[in-house]
Amino acid sequence: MAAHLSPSSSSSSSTLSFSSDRYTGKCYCKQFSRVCYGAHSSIWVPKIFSRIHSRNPSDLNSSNGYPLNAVSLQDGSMSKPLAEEVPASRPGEAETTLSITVVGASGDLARKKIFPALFALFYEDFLPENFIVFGYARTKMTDEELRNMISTTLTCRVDKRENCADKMEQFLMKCYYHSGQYSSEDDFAKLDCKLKEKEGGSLSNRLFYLSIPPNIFVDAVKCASNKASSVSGWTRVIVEKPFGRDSESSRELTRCLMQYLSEDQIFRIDHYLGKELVENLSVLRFSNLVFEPLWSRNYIRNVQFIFSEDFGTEGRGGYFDNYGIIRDIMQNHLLQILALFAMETPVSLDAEDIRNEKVKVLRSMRPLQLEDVIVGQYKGHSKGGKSYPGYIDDPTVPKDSVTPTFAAAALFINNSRWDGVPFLMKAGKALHIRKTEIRVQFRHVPGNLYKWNFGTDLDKATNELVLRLQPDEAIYLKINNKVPGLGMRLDRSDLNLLYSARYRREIPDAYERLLLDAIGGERRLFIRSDELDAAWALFSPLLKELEEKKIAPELYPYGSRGPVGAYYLAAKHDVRWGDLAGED
Ligand SMILES: NC(=O)C1=CN([C@@H]2O[C@H](COP(=O)(O)OP(=O)(O)OC[C@H]3O[C@@H](n4cnc5c(N)ncnc54)[C@H](OP(=O)(O)O)[C@@H]3O)[C@@H](O)[C@H]2O)C=CC1
Ligand SMILES: O=C1O[C@H](COP(=O)(O)O)[C@@H](O)[C@H](O)[C@H]1O
Repeated sequence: MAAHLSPSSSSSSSTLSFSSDRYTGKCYCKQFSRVCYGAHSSIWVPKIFSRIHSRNPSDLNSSNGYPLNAVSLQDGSMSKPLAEEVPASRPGEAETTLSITVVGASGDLARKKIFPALFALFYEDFLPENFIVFGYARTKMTDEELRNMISTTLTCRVDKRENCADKMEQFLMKCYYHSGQYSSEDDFAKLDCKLKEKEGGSLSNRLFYLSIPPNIFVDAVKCASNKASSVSGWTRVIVEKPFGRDSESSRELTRCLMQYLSEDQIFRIDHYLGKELVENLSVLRFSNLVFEPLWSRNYIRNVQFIFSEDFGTEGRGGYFDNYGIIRDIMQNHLLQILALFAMETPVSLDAEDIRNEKVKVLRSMRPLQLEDVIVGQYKGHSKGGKSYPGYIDDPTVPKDSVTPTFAAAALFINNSRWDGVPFLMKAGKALHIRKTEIRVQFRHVPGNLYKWNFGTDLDKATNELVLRLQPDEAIYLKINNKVPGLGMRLDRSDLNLLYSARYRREIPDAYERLLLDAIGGERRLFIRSDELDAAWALFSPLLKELEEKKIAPELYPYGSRGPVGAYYLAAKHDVRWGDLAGED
């Protein structure tokens, strides 16, 4: 269903939720014909457009109810959010500059993900007219050197667009660099001067992206907040994971960050929440009658969240060894998806309503115990004349490391909807394939007239809904179907929605969506502190026990399907991993 909006509906009309505003149903359009197009409900209007170009920005509210131009930065050492301090008369958005500072600009994530995502937003006209991007890191670089560095990773979203080179040039000219220490207020004060100079006296909204190792998060936030906050607009900080190593350290990190920022200013990123299929999870469930009524223990036998990478920790062993796969993937990415999958219907699509439901479901879960989990670690392997290194062959990893690079876990939600349903997770590096999917295995049809077709194991012929997050995004449903012909033979077929066949649009990278949301003040896809707390509460006791007892991981060869322990864990709960059925 497409929203039919007139250009004049650009302030706050609350019409249809699909193709107007992507979350709340409000429609804000800068260029109606460009943005609210298409009969397909997947096209959305970025809130940032509305916020930046609306004629009457005071009509618009952010998801926390604050006016969009509300100032919420810390002024010097003050730690009070300044949401109330909205300027009485707000100048037009055209006089506002958006300044984005990528802290840790010389690093891997900045180069590979953040700058390309910013360029993609610029390329697709999602950034406001007045914006600047600053790279900040210790490495000495000129503006020109930063531009050269990032230009190698920029790509045009849709190939063969004519103006790509021009757009790149325009984008790069908006990128600047400032070298400084992460703990130096002087260096951030100098950054502030440069920002002010480029902002040219206009109002400014400032976004800091902390793309640095976690041990320097707080220093950088302190300096940025005290010396480089915006004095006329908002200041927000995107924080990358890891958010601590356990409940205690995570709470401590939050406590420290909140000395300088309010919760509203902190955008804890989990990039899996920005993935297209994760976005679609709620749409699929809540807008399709064929799914919503089935979403419970009455019809669902088990749910599986499977993350598999076909490469090891190459180059990131130093970081990884301190965290392991449970913290790297399960406690955040997979658990976030699980929470979205299993939550009750939120009151609305508003950020707080959704996050409230996620917290509830996380708090209804039983903390993991040792017997709910198996862990593995990849070892070196030779195949086809090529040899692949084991985890401990990485020079930055101790030879006696027992850090898991693979884990499988069975989780349970103790509420009336999900009582007794195993939610299985499996995550591993250096496996045979790169794939992330959600698999929902349904119960068998009671008294099935065709059961003689399935042999004795009825569970083999149950429906299975698969959401393949990557690669080749797809949603497919395994059904039993009559093989055409005069006989009565059934087979398992797929109702298949392969995105590349259905939609011509290229799927945006998760970081694009999340950056756009942070700019627009939309918090729905960011992790609130109580959510984080609830997530750690599930994993912390287990992690402590694994580490204290130095539980040895089961070794598996690089490029294999992982340790056999994962099969036994699933079997213990009467589950077969869907990705091992040999049909995919
Ligand atoms: N890379 C990835 O794929 C992902 C990364 N993340 C998270 O994003 C953040 C950034 O990741 P990534 O870019 O890989 O990190 P890097 O290790 O590349 O670090 C980023 C920058 O921080 C500075 N830095 C590195 N180590 C130190 C140190 N010990 N002390 C002070 N400064 C240091 C360096 O810049 P300089 O020396 O110039 O100051 C470096 O270029 C991390 O928190 C990471 O956990 C999250 C998901 C995926
Ligand atoms: O957060 C992380 O994610 C990546 C996988 O992200 P993807 O979007 O490429 O699937 C993972 O490789 C990394 O270890 C982890 O820190």
